[in-house]
Amino acid sequence: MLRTALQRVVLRTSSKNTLTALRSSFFIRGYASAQNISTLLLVERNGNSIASSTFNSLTAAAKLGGDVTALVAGEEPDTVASEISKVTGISKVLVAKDKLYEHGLAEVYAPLLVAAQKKFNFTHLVAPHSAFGKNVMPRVAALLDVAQISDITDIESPEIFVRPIYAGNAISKVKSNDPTKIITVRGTAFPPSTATGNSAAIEAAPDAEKPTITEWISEDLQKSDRPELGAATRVVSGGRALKNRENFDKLVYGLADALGAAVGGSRAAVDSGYCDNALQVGQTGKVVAPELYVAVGISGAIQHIAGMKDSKSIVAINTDSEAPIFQLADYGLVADLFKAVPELTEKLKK
Ligand SMILES: Cc1cc2nc3c(=O)[nH]c(=O)nc-3n(C[C@H](O)[C@H](O)[C@H](O)COP(=O)(O)OP(=O)(O)OC[C@H]3O[C@@H](n4cnc5c(N)ncnc54)[C@H](O)[C@@H]3O)c2cc1C
Repeated sequence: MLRTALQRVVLRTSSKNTLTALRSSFFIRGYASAQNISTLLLVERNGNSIASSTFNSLTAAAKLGGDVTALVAGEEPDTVASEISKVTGISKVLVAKDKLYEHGLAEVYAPLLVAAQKKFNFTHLVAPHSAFGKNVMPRVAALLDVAQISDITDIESPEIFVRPIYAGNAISKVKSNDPTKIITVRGTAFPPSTATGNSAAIEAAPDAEKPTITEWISEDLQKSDRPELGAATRVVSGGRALKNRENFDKLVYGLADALGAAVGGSRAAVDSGYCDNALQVGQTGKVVAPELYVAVGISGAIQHIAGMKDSKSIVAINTDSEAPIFQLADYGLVADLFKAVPELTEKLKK
């Protein structure tokens, strides 16, 4: 079983200090009370609301101990700034108001974080491991000349982070000796911190350089009433076996509707044009950990499993009883999806 095959390896981002230093009494006594930790949390927005991944990242930021300052930027960021200031665990909110920040361009966000860092000298800069965070944070790391620590799933101390490698087949512990740690957080690994009742101070973020090398032209957003894939409690994903987009739409979306689920797809399904790129689950797609994950006509390649193996209940429908997905599935149905899915959908509707 993949779940039991996880190895633990220890890596270090710097060789300056040895691991002995990690075991010093400072860390053993609990880093949460450390005086010198201060974290900047990059708030991801969905228009006038806070993206759910921000709340997961806040849990990680809070685990570091010390103060957490939220950074909100946009053309009209006041609503989001006010909302995040009420969330428990936020000490202060920095607001950068400029049209340039409206569309999440990494080229303009990175200097903003650097300006905040230069002024406040945070020990940690934290963002969700979303498309946005993955785009912005490595640039910040490069500008500050420190290492980037991506996709963390746990925090052992302010210097030691746990993150999956080799498509989730191994777990590495990464130690950073850099003065500033630049981190992206795997949302599914940390519960969201959504408690409110706080009233953190809101102040203007320091002025930052505003590069003009990249210009936002337009975006093509798909509107959907479906739950968001990364945060959904139920996900139905379809694979290559669906054969075409019409089948995918009818069968995968049909079952998802009956379950109130979000829709995902394997890379084969995405590459074949059965569903959109944003729906890809896996190593190079989204990482999900819903209560229920239904894999329809998906073989269970290691790269797909990397994106869904932490789902609580996994159901697989596949004609091949030897398909690797069955090694992971809690419930396996060896059946032709073209018969089984309509039947299941009808029964669920009733
Ligand atoms: C660097 C790299 C990154 C990658 N990243 C990802 C990623 O993020 N996500 C991802 O998914 N893949 C990723 N892949 C691709 C991955 O290796 C697989 O190729 C892909 O996941 C296969 O998709 P699939 O299971 O839909 O297709 P297949 O492997 O072709 O499986 C189709 C399955 O459908 C079953 N089937 C056929 N007919 C029926 C039927 N009528 N009813 C029921 N079952 C049926 C078959 O038995 C088979 O098991 C990556 C690959 C590489 C090299």
